[in-house]
Amino acid sequence: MHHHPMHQCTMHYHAVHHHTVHHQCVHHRPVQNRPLQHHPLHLPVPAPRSRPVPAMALRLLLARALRLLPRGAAAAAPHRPPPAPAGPWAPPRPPSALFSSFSFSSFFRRPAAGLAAAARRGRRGPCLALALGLALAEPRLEERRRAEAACGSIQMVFIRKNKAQKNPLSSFRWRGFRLEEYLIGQPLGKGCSAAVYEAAIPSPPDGQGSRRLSGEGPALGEQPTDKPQQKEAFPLAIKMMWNISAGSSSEAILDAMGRELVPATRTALAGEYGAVSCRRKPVLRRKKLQPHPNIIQVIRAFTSSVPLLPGAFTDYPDVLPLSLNPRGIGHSRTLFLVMKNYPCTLRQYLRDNSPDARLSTMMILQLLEGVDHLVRHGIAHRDLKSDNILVELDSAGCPWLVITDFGCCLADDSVGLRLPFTSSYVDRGGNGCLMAPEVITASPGPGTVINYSKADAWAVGAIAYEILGLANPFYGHGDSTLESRSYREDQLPSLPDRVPLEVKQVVKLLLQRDPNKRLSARVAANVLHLSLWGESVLAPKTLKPDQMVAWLLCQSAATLLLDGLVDKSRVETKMKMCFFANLDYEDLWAAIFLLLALRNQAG
Ligand SMILES: Nc1ncnc2c1ncn2[C@@H]1O[C@H](COP(=O)(O)OP(=O)(O)OP(=O)(O)O)[C@@H](O)[C@H]1O
Repeated sequence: MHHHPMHQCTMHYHAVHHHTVHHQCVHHRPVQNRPLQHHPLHLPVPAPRSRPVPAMALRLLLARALRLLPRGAAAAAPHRPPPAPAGPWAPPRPPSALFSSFSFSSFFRRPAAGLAAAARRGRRGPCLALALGLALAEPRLEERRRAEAACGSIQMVFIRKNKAQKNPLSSFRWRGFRLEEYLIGQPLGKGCSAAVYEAAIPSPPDGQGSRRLSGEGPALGEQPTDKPQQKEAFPLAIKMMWNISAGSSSEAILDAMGRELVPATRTALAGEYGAVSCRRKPVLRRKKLQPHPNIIQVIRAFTSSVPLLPGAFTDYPDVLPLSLNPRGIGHSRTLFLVMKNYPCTLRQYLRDNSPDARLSTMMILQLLEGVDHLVRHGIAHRDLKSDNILVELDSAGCPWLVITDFGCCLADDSVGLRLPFTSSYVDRGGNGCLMAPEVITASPGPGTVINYSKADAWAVGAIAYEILGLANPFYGHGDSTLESRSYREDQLPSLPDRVPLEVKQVVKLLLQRDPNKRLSARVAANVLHLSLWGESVLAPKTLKPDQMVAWLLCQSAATLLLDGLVDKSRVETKMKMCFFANLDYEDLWAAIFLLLALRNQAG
């Protein structure tokens, strides 16, 4: 298994994931296929309860973590003014060079060993200064262990709180598995492989203001209802795939379009596909994706014969079946996916809105959290672009981003994120403009393997330009347009001054050509988390693990309270919950270091 330099595997992580997540592949964590062992530093994992009340979870968290702290540490929770970049952390070299030369983690564990490794690569001078700096800050062993255990305990509480999003069909348990049950309204959009429509399940059966499907669209010339009412009337979106190459049997359609089902919930497939996938498990090989706030949930999936829907003759006449269009080349049956109906895509949102620096950072962070979740499950989306990201506003007006359209994804149990690129017929994914350099420049051959573990993170770096109010540097035809195949990093356009420094740096590091120098989605997300709400942990000149734990305790307790008692649908709270669910001592320490290094470098 590929080993990530920034991620030292800890047995704790192993324990947590095996107890709670049950997924097959945790990328960058070399823990697969090992029996679950108990780590001496970790607390016994309690049997999961069905619905832990927030207060209980909070008490559990506090009791556990406080037991791990020495007296007085909690009181020392740092609350100081923003830091002047601290001396001992000063990076002697640009961060991109830092990435190539050594592993942060090895420095944190054993500075001398990290130094030796770097020296072997002929970079002794600058690294010596760094190592000396870090040696000053290196925590005592037992303090570090306490912090590791506390991080593990906090992580455990938050992993258990990771639940499926509430979906508009949650009260329709056994319904929605047949197209005939839906009312279909106006088109919401279309892409290269499907058309998407607003939809509803009428209740009572003969709903008003929308029409029963049965092949006929709304009357031509009907006035569209105004937007909010329409959304209420049609809480669902139904995606009708265009089937021009798969056969018409459910199994053939599933084989050809199965990737679309990667983000499907378990109940989504309880209809016809439940039967198909049980019978043909080895063929399906679909990775199971745990729910995540920034990943779409497909809540129903079924095949049906292709109906004539509004706009079909103007928007996609050629892909209609013969029965509807004598010149159509489509098959008579196809795949339908039901999702929540989102108000707009990211591209549409950015056309009408200019989010400020903090909102933009939150938006980039959400994409990174979504991508990190995919990477951990061994899945690459491979078609990230602003049309494939849906947006709704949370109760505080913050855009909530959800990655959708998994039609081009790589989600194969047998290869994971390393795709053998043996011939030019192997599908490398969609959207050539936003294909990471290592993907677009790969040349097919017997030994070629494309590693997708940082490809989506690269695309997030490119989309970040759009979020920060600029044109995507990889789109367009003019002289200023860059090609991912050939650009140099110094050609990347500068970001506006209003963009926080660390966000600029993170974007730059996500767009490194060399994946070894590029930030992973996880590290980039951690840096943005710290940049958004970690000022107090960054403040002390020499940060100690106990102080870090004290800060984590305050933040995690506040997050639980906000989630349980105040408002469940705040993006900020969701993001903090992601942060705590992925909490790892080494990773966090590395992110703190990196952030201070980035600030110091610029300062
Ligand atoms: N759940 C949804 N809610 C609202 N609109 C949606 C939803 N899903 C998709 N859309 C709209 O439909 C468009 C096409 O959807 P989607 O990207 O899934 O189709 P596609 O054919 O797979 O696209 P691509 O060309 O990227 O392969 C989106 O860009 C968006 O405008």
